[in-house]
Amino acid sequence: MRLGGRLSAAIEIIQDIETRHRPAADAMRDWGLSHRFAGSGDRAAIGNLVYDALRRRRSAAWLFDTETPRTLVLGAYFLETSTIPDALAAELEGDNFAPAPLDSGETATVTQRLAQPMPQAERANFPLWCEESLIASFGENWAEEGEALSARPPLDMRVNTLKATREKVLKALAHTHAASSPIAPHGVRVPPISGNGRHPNVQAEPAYRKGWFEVQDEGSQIVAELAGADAGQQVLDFCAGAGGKTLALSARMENKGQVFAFDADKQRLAPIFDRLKRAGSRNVQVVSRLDGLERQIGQMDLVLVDAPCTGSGTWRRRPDAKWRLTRQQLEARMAEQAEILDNAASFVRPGGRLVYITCSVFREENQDQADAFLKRNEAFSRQDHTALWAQCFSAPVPAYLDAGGVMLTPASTGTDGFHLTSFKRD
Ligand SMILES: C[S@@+](CC[C@H](N)C(=O)[O-])C[C@H]1O[C@@H](n2cnc3c(N)ncnc32)[C@H](O)[C@@H]1O
Repeated sequence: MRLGGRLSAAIEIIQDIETRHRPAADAMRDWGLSHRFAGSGDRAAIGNLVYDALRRRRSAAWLFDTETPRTLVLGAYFLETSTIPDALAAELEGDNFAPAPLDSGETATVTQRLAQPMPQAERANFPLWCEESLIASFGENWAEEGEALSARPPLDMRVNTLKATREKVLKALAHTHAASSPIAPHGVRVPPISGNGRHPNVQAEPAYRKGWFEVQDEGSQIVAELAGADAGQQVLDFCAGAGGKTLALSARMENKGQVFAFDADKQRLAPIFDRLKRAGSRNVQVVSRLDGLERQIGQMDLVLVDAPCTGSGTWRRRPDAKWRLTRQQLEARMAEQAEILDNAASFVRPGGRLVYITCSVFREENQDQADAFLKRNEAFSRQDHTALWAQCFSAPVPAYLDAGGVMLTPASTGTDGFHLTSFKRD
């Protein structure tokens, strides 16, 4: 396929996402099934066009001064490739599958806007309804943070120290141009996709099958490390899901002690069994019913709450979710988080710790939630997060670390957005 056909395909897919309110991955898959002639290079290029348009939606719409699937795809293409309208028109000439060319008014608007600084709100690409909340989270850096949350993400992996070393994994993945991650001690990173490419399918690698590494964002690795599970401890992972953090905790504990992996949703827990096996994690007990944890009440050295949240910290990877999120959903997550935190706290032994994590950058889900928890639970107090950081990493303390907790962001730490608060029980 030539560029014109790829742009048209991306426009068709965005139209489908918008009109049928469906996840981008589903729309992409359906398009692939009904266009079997498209090769893997075409699919990768179309995927990039679709995801770029979703990530940079407000910027792209501003370029054209109007928002349609066509202006989103073309606008994001101009921004991502630093192309100007005349150059695109020349490239698409004679391409019968290309979308409608820019008319003279569009050409003038886009050309003029590409030459002027973009207003902060359009750079930030936040949905209008939550702009104020995110300004409260980031302060004066809000536009820079939003811009970084709208960029293409890297592919991060965590070396499974139960089976391999970073050197071994880097050697096995040398052909992917993977390098050591900047902060996480066991992290390996393939940089963001440039141009039309796609990330390597690292899960097809023999090293993955042998359990030498897991795909895990560096932010997720950092918060799992900060949770500070030590060998021999009794640990409860209260929202274990598919086990991303559980596996990291188990490796950090060198298979010594016990991790109880619980999730209220059995379906979400299901993949954990295969993952534990592949990783060689032998100190994890999976618990799918809350009453299966009765004997752990008041006994745990560490309880991890990797809470259900808006996922706003992962908008680089799931940009369609950014535009679907509503204030009602944010409020529903906040109510769940408060209830989960109170339940999870009952498992912490005196002198033990409760670590609260979200992959959100909303203050309401992070500092505010932690403040409210402390008001309801006087036996707990916040730990010193600067000291925690220094115990785990040689990298400098990140920009958003204070008495309230640690926030990681694409702009400040080069990771997905995460927030962690560590509490100690008297
Ligand atoms: C952010 S995800 C966990 C991700 C997982 N820890 C990982 O690292 O892969 C949040 C999880 O909380 C679970 N959850 C939701 N409500 C819960 C509750 N009341 N008690 C325990 N888990 C709950 C969800 O099913 C979901 O799997």
